[in-house]
Amino acid sequence: MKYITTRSSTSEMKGEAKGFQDVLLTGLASDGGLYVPAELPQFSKEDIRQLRGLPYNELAYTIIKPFVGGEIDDATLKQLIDDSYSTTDTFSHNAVAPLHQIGSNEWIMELFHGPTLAFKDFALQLLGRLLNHVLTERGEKAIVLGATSGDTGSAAIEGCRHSDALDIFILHPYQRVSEVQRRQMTSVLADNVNNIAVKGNFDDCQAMVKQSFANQSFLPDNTRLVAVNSINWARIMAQVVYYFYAALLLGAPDREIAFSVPTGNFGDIFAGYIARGMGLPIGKLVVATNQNDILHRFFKDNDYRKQQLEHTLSPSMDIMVSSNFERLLFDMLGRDGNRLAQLMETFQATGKLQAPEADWLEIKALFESCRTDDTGTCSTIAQLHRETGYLADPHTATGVRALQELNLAPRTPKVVLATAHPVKFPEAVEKAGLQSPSLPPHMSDLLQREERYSVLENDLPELQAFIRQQTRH
Ligand SMILES: Cc1ncc(COP(=O)(O)O)c(C=O)c1O
Ligand SMILES: N[C@@H](CCOP(=O)(O)O)C(=O)O
Repeated sequence: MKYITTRSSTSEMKGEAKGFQDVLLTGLASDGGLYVPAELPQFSKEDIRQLRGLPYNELAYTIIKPFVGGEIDDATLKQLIDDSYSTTDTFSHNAVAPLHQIGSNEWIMELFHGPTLAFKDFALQLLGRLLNHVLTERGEKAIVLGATSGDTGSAAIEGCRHSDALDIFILHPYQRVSEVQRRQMTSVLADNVNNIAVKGNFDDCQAMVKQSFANQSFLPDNTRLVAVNSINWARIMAQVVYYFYAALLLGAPDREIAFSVPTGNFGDIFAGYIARGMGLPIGKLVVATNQNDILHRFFKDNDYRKQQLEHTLSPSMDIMVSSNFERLLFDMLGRDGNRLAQLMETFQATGKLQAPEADWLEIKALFESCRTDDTGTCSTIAQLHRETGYLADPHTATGVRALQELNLAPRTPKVVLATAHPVKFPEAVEKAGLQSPSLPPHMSDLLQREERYSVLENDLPELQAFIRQQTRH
C-alpha cells in the first residue's frame, strides 16, 4: 500500500509515494497536501458477504490490514486492534457500535461508547496504540500536536496518555468547548499531557497546528511532530470500519445504505466515502451541518466561501474550514494535484472556491446536505425524545433533522451517526426542555477533579515557544 499527497502532480507522485508508517508518523505532507492511498483496497460483493456476523474487532482487522500494507506484522496489528475495540477494557457496549432503530427504516449508530463518549475514540484508541508501537520499535519519541473543538482533544489524550514515547499538546478554543469536554481534557494530569486554551476559535487552533507542520523549524533538532487530527490518514482508516459494520447489519452488500453524518472537519463522512470506494454499497452520504454551513453551501450551490464563525449549541461542529474536504476535491479533480493546488491557492487568497461545474455535478450525485440551526437542533432533540424516547446529543440531532428534511428513497435503510453522548452537552439538552443524563460511573467525579491548562494568545510564536519549553524529549 502506497500513499500519495493531494498536491503533487501525477509524475511526482511516484517519487513521493510513502508507506503506512511514514504517513502515520506525520501530519501534512511536505507539499502542504494530505496523504491518501494511491489505490483503495477493493472488496467484492462476495468478500463483503463473508464479513457478515464478524465482531467489531475482527471486522476492523480485515478492513484495516490492507491499509497497513504489511508494515506492522499481522499478529501485532491484530493485538493492537483487539485492545482498541475491547469490550471489557475500552468500549462499554458489547456491540462497540450498536444500532438503535428510530423509525421504520431509520437507525442511529451509537459511536459514543468509548472512554471519552464521542466517535473520536474509534480512531484515537487505535492511533495512540499504533504510534506507541511504531515509535517504541524504532526507539523514537514524538511530539503529538492537535487542535480540538471539544472531542478530538480528550480522545487523543486518552489514546496517548500512557505512552512514554509521546508528549501531547492539545489546543482548544478558550471558553468555547462545553465544561464536560474541557474537564475531560484538563483533568488528565499526566506529565506528557499539555492542554492549551487559545484565545481564538477552532479554526485559529487548526491553522496554528497546520502552520507548525508546514514549518517545523521551531522544534528541537531531530524531533518528530505527529498529527492526531483527521489530517492523519490513520484517523480516516479507522473510521471506515463502522460504515461496514452498520451496512452489514442492514443488508449489505445486497442492499444500498444511506448515512447521515453530522459534519465539521469532513473526516467522518470522508471515511464513508472511502468505504464506498472500497466496494460498500452506499447510496447517499448526507452532510449534516449546523449554522457553520460552508459544506452545505458547497453541495447545494457550489458556493464554498468562508463566513464568520458562529458559536452554536453543537460546538464540536463550529468549524469554518474543513480539512478533509481537500481529500474529496482531489478525487473530484481527477486526482490532479496541480489543479488541486491551484484551487487551494485561490481559496487561501480569496476565501472562496468554486469547483468546475461538471466535476461538481458528478460529486453532487453522491452527497446530499442539510443545515440545521440551534432552534432546529433543539426541536429535533425534543421531537425525537417525544416520539421514540431517544435522547440525542445536539450534533446527532443535525443528522436526524437532515433525514427528516431530505427526501431519500424510502426503501433504503438510513443510518444517522450518533457522534457523541448527550451528557457532554447539557446546555442543548436543557434548551430542548429535557433533563441532562448523569455522567457515567468512570466520570462521575469529573466536575470535582483538579484541572491543569494554560491560556495562550492566538499567537504562533508564543505557542511554539510554549511547546519547546514544555516538551520532555
Ligand atoms: C460530536 C461531533 N460530531 C460531529 C463532528 C464532525 O465530525 P468531522 O469533523 O469528522 O466532520 C465532530 C467533530 O469533529 C464532533 O466532535
Ligand atoms: N470536532 C473536532 C474537530 C477536529 O476534527 P478532527 O476530526 O480533524 O480531529 C473535535 O472535536 O475536536
